Amino acid sequence: ATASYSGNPFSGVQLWANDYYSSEVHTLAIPSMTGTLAAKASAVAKVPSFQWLDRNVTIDTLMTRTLSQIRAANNAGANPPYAAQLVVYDLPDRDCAAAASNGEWAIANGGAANYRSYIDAIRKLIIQYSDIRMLLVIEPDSMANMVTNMNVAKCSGAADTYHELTVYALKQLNLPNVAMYLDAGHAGWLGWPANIQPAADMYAKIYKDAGKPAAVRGLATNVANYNAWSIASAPAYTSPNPNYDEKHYVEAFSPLLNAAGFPAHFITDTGRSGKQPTGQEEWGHWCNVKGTGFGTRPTSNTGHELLDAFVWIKPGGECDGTSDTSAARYDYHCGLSDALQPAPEAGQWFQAYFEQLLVNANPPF
Ligand SMILES: O=[N+]([O-])c1ccc(O[C@@H]2O[C@H](CO)[C@@H](O[C@@H]3O[C@H](CO)[C@@H](O[C@@H]4O[C@H](CO)[C@@H](O)[C@H](O)[C@H]4O)[C@H](O)[C@H]3O)[C@H](O)[C@H]2O)cc1
Ligand SMILES: [Mg+2]
Repeated sequence: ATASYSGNPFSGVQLWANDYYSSEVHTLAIPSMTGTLAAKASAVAKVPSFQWLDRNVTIDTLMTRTLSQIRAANNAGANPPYAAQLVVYDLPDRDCAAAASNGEWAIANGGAANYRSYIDAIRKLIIQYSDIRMLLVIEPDSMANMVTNMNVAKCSGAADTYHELTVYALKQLNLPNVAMYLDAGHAGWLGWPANIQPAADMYAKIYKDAGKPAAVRGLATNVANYNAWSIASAPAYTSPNPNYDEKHYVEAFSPLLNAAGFPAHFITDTGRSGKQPTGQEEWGHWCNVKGTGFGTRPTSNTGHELLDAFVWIKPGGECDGTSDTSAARYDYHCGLSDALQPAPEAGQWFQAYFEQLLVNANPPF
């Protein structure tokens, strides 16, 4: 049967814990750990985080493998059936305001054509596995940069392509077993009063340019960031932003999006938001931030009408960027005093960071 749905796409499914993250924990983390921390680590491996399709090759490897495993589990009688959680993340000139997560394709070198075939390949697999519900986050750090970083040459240069390719992706992935959430930065990014209206206008325009696809459910917030969903008092570094947590951001954003013709629902990344306030010296510091912890476990029981689920999108323990100043992808944010160092390349396993998250986990493991 087609894994179609109405309403909250996180209802009526179990979330799949992919074996890529599990193998990172079991082969890279646990062998260097002892006692209770090692036991806690194996519990983390069971938490269902999103799997990032951050290179074209991951479609034929990670995505295909995960979908066949989910199909087998569902055919063996999983009830509720498992759903896949995937991040589409391979735009040409990716991460245009930073250096740490630069991707494999450049606009100047045929990147747009490559990206279209990447999206086409994802579409093909989604159709082949129409029995599995696909919960997708679309392109972290792309459209958010279009709101606040048009002064960055690489971002203004990518603007038209980002828009065109995002619309392409929303149209191509508009399928009955799909729910898409566009990345929308976080409270400390687009949640600033100066940014939130332009952001609403931009996301609504994309939604309309793509023909208001049924599969576009809304926006994902706090991806790879550290903000609380709801906190009693504003951390000092959030001042003077009235939207000092993701709940304020979502509640301020929703009416603006509705007014602009985009009735968005939300998911919020709580994978690294368990300890508040964080060790951030400034809210704009995003790289390998000290003093953070694993946060609220993934669930659709959010208690909030606008929030479909708390989710773990950035897999905790995978690095945000290298601290090696001589590296091609070195970004100065990863060398700041509130960034844990030494750090490997973005996406690589960062054991000290994993242990930091584990020790600070809330709820604890
Ligand atoms: O006092 N005031 O009134 C006032 C008013 C306006 C102010 O200006 C705002 O200041 C904010 C910072 O407070 C800026 O937000 C930062 O923008 C960066 C991109 O430029 C983001 O970086 C990304 O983070 C991603 C992970 O989240 C990484 O994956 C990605 O690689 C990385 O590039 C930071 O998160 C995000 O916190 C806003 O743009 C800016 O408009 C500030 C004060
Ligand atoms: Mg990043």
